[in-house]
Amino acid sequence: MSGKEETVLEVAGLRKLYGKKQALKDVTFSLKAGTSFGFLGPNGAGKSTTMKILTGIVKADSGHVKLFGQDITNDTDAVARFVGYVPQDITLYEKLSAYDNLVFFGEAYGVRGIDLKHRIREVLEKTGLTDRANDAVETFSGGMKRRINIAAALLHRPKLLILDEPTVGIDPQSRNHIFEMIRELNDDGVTIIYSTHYMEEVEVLCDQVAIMDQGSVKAMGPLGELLETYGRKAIYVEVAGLTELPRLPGVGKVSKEGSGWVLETAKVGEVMQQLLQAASLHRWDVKQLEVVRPSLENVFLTVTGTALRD
Ligand SMILES: Nc1ncnc2c1ncn2[C@@H]1O[C@H](COP(=O)(O)OP(=O)(O)OP(=O)(O)O)[C@@H](O)[C@H]1O
Repeated sequence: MSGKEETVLEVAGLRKLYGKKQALKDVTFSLKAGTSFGFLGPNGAGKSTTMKILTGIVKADSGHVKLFGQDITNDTDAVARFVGYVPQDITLYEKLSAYDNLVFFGEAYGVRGIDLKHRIREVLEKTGLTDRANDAVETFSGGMKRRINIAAALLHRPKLLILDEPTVGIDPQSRNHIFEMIRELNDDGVTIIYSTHYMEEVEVLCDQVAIMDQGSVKAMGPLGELLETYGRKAIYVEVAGLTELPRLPGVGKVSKEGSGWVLETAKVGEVMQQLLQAASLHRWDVKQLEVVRPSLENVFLTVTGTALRD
């Protein structure tokens, strides 16, 4: 297992044009070993293009990618050795069995003989598909195909696993299985890059997050730090029969939500005190009074100025 402080990946100044379309403007980040890194952004933000550059499938117009200190711009050997890539589009041989697909991908990754047999058994177990190993992939659900797709990327024991929106259009059971698998791999020291446009996936899976929009990384850091820096700090209050809330010092925007109000404030403690005093003074029948937990949703809104669309 790699040491926590080891830098696995360094990405600097990636730019990419497709014709006149600027897919990437300037993507820069680095990852320490053992990180679970979430790439969050709407469709078209540039996530897939970034992943494809990291795996050497697409060439950047400028910038560089270093994997374990080796520049992969002109040498993709390190990618083949250290990286497992699960592309957005599932690529499997439908007529072949799951087992034979894994033999094909394992050999392509340079795993052979008894080691390959061993690994196939392990990854089938990990993906929960041991009992379907001999069935043709064409009989599988979308979620099962995705799991085989992930299994194929694990055969050569990659140190970095890159998954591009792996849960789009799959059943909840496979989704949970994939999450569990990713957590286990990460616990075993595999560094994860996970791209998605589902905020709740990043919240449960990732300890580091990059928010991507329109070809740039708009904010990046540990999840807790992003929530602290960009998340809305607010209080929700609901009082029976109250039609108007008095203005309180230290409160910014006030918005009606459900039967109550959300009061945005940087001074949560002070405003809470004032609300309690007002409640006692005016004999309010308080139904609910609570601090609103910052969410990635409002981080995204603060950072990009737009809501994250599905
Ligand atoms: N091969 C291509 N030719 C032309 N334009 C492309 C190509 N691939 C991507 N683009 C464009 O580049 C931009 C970034 O696309 P990219 O696929 O990297 O985004 P994404 O965040 O992964 O979104 P998605 O989830 O839809 O794949 C988009 O505007 C897309 O239309």
